[in-house]
Amino acid sequence: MATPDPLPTPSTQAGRDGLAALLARPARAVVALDFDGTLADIVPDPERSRAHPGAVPALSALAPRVASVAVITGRPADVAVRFGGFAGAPGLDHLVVLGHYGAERWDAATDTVHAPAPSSGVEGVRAELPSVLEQADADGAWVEDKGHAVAVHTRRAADPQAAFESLRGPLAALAERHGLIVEPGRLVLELRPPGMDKGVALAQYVKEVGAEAVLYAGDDLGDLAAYAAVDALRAQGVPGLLVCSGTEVPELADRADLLVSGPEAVVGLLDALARHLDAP
Ligand SMILES: O=P(O)(O)OC[C@H]1O[C@H](O[C@H]2O[C@H](CO)[C@@H](O)[C@H](O)[C@H]2O)[C@H](O)[C@@H](O)[C@@H]1O
Repeated sequence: MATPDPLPTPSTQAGRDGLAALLARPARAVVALDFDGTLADIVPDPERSRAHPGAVPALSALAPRVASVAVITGRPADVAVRFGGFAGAPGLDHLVVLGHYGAERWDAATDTVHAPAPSSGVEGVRAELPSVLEQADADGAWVEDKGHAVAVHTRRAADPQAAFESLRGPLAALAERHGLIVEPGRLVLELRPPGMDKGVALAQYVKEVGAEAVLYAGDDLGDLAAYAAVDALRAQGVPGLLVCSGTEVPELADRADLLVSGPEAVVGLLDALARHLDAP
């Protein structure tokens, strides 16, 4: 049997305080995690993304020991639930998945999704996008239609970074014409309605739960807003631990209290937390 990972030591005092608060009063702590790149390895085709095989067992072990576990993702909530294998998982009967950066919510307790009304801006972008892509120098870019948002991916282009850069301007202009914002990510530019981000979603959720400590783990630029929310909570006296999965996105990695090498290591951390809370 594999030896469980030991509990790591965060590199910052704020992170050590956050972890100590979580361990001291787990029943008052929220553990919130991003999906792609954090609970699931990055793969070339987003449709083939699945949670790391250890993710559900680790979350199932941890969830009953803390106030709440939530997944906060740019994915539609139902997609994250499906790709995560979260529905009906033992121990995850109170899991919450906040999809579309918090605009949607799935509750395991009721197995229902609450979603916003469709956005006319997304409809407009959808109609104009083919001609914008045709005019841009971005061979191999392709569109993931997420219903309440559209994402343009360049991971499978011949030169993914060059395609990404050449699309930035045209997609920003397209989004602006239709009242949307551009959410940049790992070789993806997502056009989505404004007014919600992972920081707003996390802050609201922590308040709803009445949590007194929070752990947030992410891997991408969209997670910066959640990091900022944890910083704001700390300023209000709620300790927090910022975990970064991988070093692909230095803007996030540089702000983390705890850097882990990717989804496998995130699972190791969740396992270690669950085991520690069993037998401190
Ligand atoms: O908030 P997240 O859970 O991290 O979701 C953000 C975006 O993730 C997806 O794209 C990323 O993962 C893909 C699958 O591994 C990968 O191919 C792509 O390059 C990554 O950017 C997803 O497809 C997007 O819709 C999400 O917005």
